[in-house]
Amino acid sequence: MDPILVAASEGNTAQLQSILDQDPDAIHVRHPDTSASPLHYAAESGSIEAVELLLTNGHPWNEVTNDHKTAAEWALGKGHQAVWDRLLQEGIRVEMLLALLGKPDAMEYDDETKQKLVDAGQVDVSDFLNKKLTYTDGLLVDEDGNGVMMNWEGPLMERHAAVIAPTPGLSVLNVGFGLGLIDTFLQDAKPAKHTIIEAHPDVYAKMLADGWDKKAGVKILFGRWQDVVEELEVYDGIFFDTFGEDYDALKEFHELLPNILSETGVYSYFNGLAGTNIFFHEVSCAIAEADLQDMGIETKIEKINMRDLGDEEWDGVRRKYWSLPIYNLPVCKFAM
Ligand SMILES: C[S@@+](CC[C@H](N)C(=O)[O-])C[C@H]1O[C@@H](n2cnc3c(N)ncnc32)[C@H](O)[C@@H]1O
Repeated sequence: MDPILVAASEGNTAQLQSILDQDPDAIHVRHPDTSASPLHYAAESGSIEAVELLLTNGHPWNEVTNDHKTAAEWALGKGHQAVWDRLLQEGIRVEMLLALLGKPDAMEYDDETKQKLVDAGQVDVSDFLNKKLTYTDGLLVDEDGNGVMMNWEGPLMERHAAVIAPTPGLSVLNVGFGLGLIDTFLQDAKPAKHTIIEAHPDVYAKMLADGWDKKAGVKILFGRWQDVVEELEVYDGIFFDTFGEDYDALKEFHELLPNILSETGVYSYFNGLAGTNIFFHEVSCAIAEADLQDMGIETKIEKINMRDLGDEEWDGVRRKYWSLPIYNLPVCKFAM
């Protein structure tokens, strides 16, 4: 193995420093078979000092191996919670700094990492609104086979609905109809007003075919939420779950909340942020929480145990977008 990987795996900071003093580019050495980085080995060794030294010398915090594992996961795999915590803190710090500096996308990866994510099935969903959608039993997919909404999310939608509409007679807003799961649960809660924003023409056609425009209290705003902002009112409960949009879009929606969520209202969103990697998920959740906090909104997380979805659940779907054992359901309210 390359000397820097050996030194990192031994947590040998003196040796690491000496190698980097002689050749600063050694920070870029990766294991030829797995792409594991010096940070992976240092994290696995449990040496905070070695991790710190590598970060100080410019090692990225978010490198992944060929099987998409981060250094933090290698640390946790060996029970090194303190190393996990340190890397989590670093991820949050770097991503917030990038966001402050106006760098694109809070989770921007280098080209090689991006390719690994594409190989892992994460695909380009731009141009989503021009793609034909198909409803099959309990599934909404686009023409490339990307799952837009899946039935396994039903229990989550039931809980999200209960959180934003705990009593009858409220005024609620849902952004993104999909399979209409949350809207069906919201109807059960008998809201006085139930507004739904939906952008895709095929989904809108299905809503009309199923008579959603005739249901009590329902108002459909057909268009991208970005384009119907002027028509929004103030709501007691708001839920957001679109498709093909990145964190910047979610953040942009969050910035509307002070104008559209009532003082005592509850907001929640589908928390699929980096839903296939526990470490990136935790970094993303912390950033979303901090961004909401900036607007005076407090987030409490309800932890929901997920059943193992198994491969058959993803039959006919190209991109597995969730694989974590716990779902962090956000319950957001203005701080009193
Ligand atoms: C994941 S599905 C929503 C599923 C829904 N929560 C349910 O319970 O069935 C996402 C929906 O958001 C819609 N959508 C995507 N981008 C949108 C946007 N910018 N504005 C409004 N709707 C959008 C999609 O067409 C799709 O119907």
